[in-house]
Amino acid sequence: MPYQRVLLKLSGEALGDPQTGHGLDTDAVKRVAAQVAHVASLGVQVALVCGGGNILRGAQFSELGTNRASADYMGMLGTVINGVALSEAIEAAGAPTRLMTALEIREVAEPFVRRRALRHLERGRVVILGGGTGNPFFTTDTAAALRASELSCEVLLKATKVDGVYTADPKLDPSAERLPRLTYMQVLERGLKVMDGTAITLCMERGLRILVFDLFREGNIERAIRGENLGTLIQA
Ligand SMILES: Nc1ncnc2c1ncn2[C@@H]1O[C@H](COP(=O)(O)OP(=O)(O)OP(=O)(O)O)[C@@H](O)[C@H]1O
Ligand SMILES: O=c1ccn([C@@H]2O[C@H](COP(=O)(O)O)[C@@H](O)[C@H]2O)c(=O)[nH]1
Repeated sequence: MPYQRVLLKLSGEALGDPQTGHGLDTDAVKRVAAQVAHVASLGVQVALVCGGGNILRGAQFSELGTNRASADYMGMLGTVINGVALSEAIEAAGAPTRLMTALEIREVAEPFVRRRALRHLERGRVVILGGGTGNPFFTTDTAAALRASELSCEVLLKATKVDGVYTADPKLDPSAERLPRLTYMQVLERGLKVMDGTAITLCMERGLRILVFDLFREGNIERAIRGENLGTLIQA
């Protein structure tokens, strides 16, 4: 196995209704959880960050009049809801988990403490990191880059709704072409929006490679961890 410890970033929308991406769809959560539990059973240490796009995105919600920072805290709480759902579903699929949050909600989850998270990983628990970075004006992509750096993960696996990075957003431009390999600088200079610039910059500074791939294709998380050729690899 090329990777011993990975940071898996899941799109929140992938847990939602298959048509709209909203809310939590039990079957979607179960399908994702089964893939995660399977790779954990192979002995790979998995730290997991889940987005919150199925519940609320702060930037969009604030356009309706709510203060942006408050809207972002709502978004972060959404990621905790996803974290609880994933924790239950991954355990039902056979892998032990711990949910740790950047915002303290002690009745629900452990607060994130780096050394405790490392210990959980070493003991084979899937560590689900909720609440993003704990700060407004950031995203869960940046949280994934931050936690991957702190926890010495070897790769950031961005499992999402598209099968890689395209020349333009493929959901908006059907003529967009997939780019199998990119450097961090190319992503930034070409303004490719699959991840936010803060996350890319942090990965570039830490030399942390990123693989962007399609979460909906069954078995793709394992393929990514086995180092198979899929999606888009972003590195120096
Ligand atoms: N150049 C591009 N190549 C690929 N995807 C792109 C590009 N530009 C924009 N996108 C969009 O980026 C999105 C991938 O990010 P994603 O939706 O997973 O965000 P997230 O914040 O990680 O998750 P979520 O918001 O669902 O919780 C896709 O929906 C895709 O349409
Ligand atoms: O560090 C963070 C992470 C997230 N947020 C807020 O949560 C939502 C959902 O996360 P996505 O990355 O968009 O899936 C995000 O839109 C922010 O509003 C945050 O404030 N800080």
